[in-house]
Amino acid sequence: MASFAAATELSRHLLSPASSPDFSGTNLSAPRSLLSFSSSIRFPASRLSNGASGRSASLVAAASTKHLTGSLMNAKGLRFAVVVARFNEVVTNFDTTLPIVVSNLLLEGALEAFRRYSVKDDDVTVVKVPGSFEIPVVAQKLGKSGDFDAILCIGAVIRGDTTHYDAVANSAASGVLSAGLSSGVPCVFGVLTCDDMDQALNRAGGKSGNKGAEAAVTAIEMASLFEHHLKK
Ligand SMILES: Nc1c(NC[C@H](O)[C@H](O)[C@H](O)CO)[nH]c(=O)[nH]c1=O
Ligand SMILES: CC(=O)[C@@H](O)COP(=O)(O)O
Repeated sequence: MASFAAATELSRHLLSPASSPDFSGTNLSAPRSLLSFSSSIRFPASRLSNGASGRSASLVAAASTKHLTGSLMNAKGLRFAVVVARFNEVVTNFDTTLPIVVSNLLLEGALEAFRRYSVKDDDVTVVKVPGSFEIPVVAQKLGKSGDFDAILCIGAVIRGDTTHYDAVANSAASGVLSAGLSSGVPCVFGVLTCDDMDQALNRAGGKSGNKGAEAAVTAIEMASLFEHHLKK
């Protein structure tokens, strides 16, 4: 598995027109796993800038590539805001055929995931808004406050009879994206966009998992990436 990931990364690097790797020597300090993987593949000499053999070139490229990834293992101290839309909470409360509340299930999943990765309750602030359309403006404000390392946005948009669904779903998605871009703080999209309530329930702790929890894990990884690798 690790070899496959390394092969993918290395071939992407070698085949990219923009890359100009230095193939001038062989770096034998590469980790053993990379060395053994590298020696098992060949690239045609025509792809290499100085005609070096495929074997030595791949050794150097693998050893010098930097990989920056957020970690889920040191989330302690990272601060998160969760912006939750109440919209389908209200709808389900009035519908006696539905025993549960979608938005809250997503929120519970998220809060549980934060705890599982050692984020303290004190480091999480939950902000409720009426609907998913209202999420982006609040996410942007919280991002710009400087008080949080990532903003997790949670909601459930469920298709009705009119085109209103498309307006709300698209606005929420593009709004959360631009909140992240304009604030410089990762804003994670945990808004369900579903054709019906069944799809939503399946994704709020049902047979398709809990998307609130998944989005919380994404928020931790992004917060960690920014905190540990992308800080000025
Ligand atoms: N239909 C859904 C909405 N609609 C409400 C909007 O989000 C918004 O609150 C209203 O248009 C006022 O600006 N919101 C959801 O989160 N989910 C829906 O399915
Ligand atoms: C996505 C929504 O806002 C939804 O409640 C609208 O339903 P409808 O299209 O039937 O008005």
